[in-house]
Amino acid sequence: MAAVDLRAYGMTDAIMQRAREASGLEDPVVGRVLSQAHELYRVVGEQGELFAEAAGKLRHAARSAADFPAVGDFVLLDRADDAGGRAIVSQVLPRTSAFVRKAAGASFEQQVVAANIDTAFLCMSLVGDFNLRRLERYLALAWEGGAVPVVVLTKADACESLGRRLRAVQSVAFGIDVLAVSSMEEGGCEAVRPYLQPGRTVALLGSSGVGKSTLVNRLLGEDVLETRDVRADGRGRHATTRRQLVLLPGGGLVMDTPGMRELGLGDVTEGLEQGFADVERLFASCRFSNCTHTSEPGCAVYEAIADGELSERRWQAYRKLKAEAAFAEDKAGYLAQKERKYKEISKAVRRLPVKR
Ligand SMILES: Nc1nc2c(ncn2[C@@H]2O[C@H](COP(=O)(O)OP(=O)(O)OP(=O)(O)O)[C@@H](O)[C@H]2O)c(=O)[nH]1
Ligand SMILES: [Zn+2]
Repeated sequence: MAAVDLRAYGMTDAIMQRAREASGLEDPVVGRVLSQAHELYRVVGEQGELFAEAAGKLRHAARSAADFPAVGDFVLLDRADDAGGRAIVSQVLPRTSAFVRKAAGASFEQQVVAANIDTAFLCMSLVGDFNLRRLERYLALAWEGGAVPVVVLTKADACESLGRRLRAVQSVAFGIDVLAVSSMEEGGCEAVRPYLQPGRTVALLGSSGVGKSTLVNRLLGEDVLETRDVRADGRGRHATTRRQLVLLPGGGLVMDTPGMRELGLGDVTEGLEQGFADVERLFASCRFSNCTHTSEPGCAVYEAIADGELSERRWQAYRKLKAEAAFAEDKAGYLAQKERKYKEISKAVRRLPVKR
């Protein structure tokens, strides 16, 4: 008898089928990663929660951090409980969506922050943190990751210009639901309820201190996640040290993620197209097919700006994001070139006669 119905945790027939194919077993042991601390994973399986670590084979085969289990992943396990020792994760099942960020530090490694998300709550505070350009980046990343974005504006209780800010957000997030919530008022978070459906996973993404953990605690009706008070300067400090996937009492899963302080862009080209669909649609109408949208006659971008159809600010935001993405690409190429050069040099050095 199963103690846990994994369907509540997002398990589907399709995932089970993939698990059978990957394991070659009719009845494989499958679990979903709830949290991670260094190399230790808390996983929920049919027999309850257990601790697990990645198999040596998985570690050796991993080409980047993205190949390791991440919160939200469905994984194949070697056992159903950890009474006799930690379970071993032999495989990460294919992800339906993944929110990726550049790992902290100088490396260009991609790190999966949240896997198998249905809906991405892009959280932004209506006070202090409010920044439309950042929201545009989040939108691009959410589209790229394969999750449906919903903009969640937090701390509505502390905002005096709610109407104006809502309109400003709607102008960059067309076709996307925009909600305003307050964790400080009774019933202030009801707007998010319709998105919390049994077996569906919602990830909360946003800067540190915008109130993600507080929102999850309100939805849970108890303080499961640790929250901390913002610094005196109102900027918020890095309060989340671990990410967590939690099952809500009424069904539905929410995933808290660490504040994206070091949000890298990585390859956002695809996300860019969807996040700025209105801008890129214009390109087809430029007189010249190779228009650079800088000074050419018949440029549809400039006509749209002149007509007030596209705001100058939005166009600049698009260019800025595009330039950063190009730089990220160049930088990766630059590093690869350096590595080749280094290898050539070290080979040449090894061929040198050794002095005695
Ligand atoms: N006025 C007001 N303050 C809020 C609200 N929600 C959260 N806060 C405060 O904002 C601060 C940060 O909240 P957290 O929930 O810890 O923020 P977080 O987004 O989880 O931050 P990280 O864990 O660092 O990613 C705390 O002092 C909360 O009390 C709200 O709706 N209104
Ligand atoms: Zn043009």
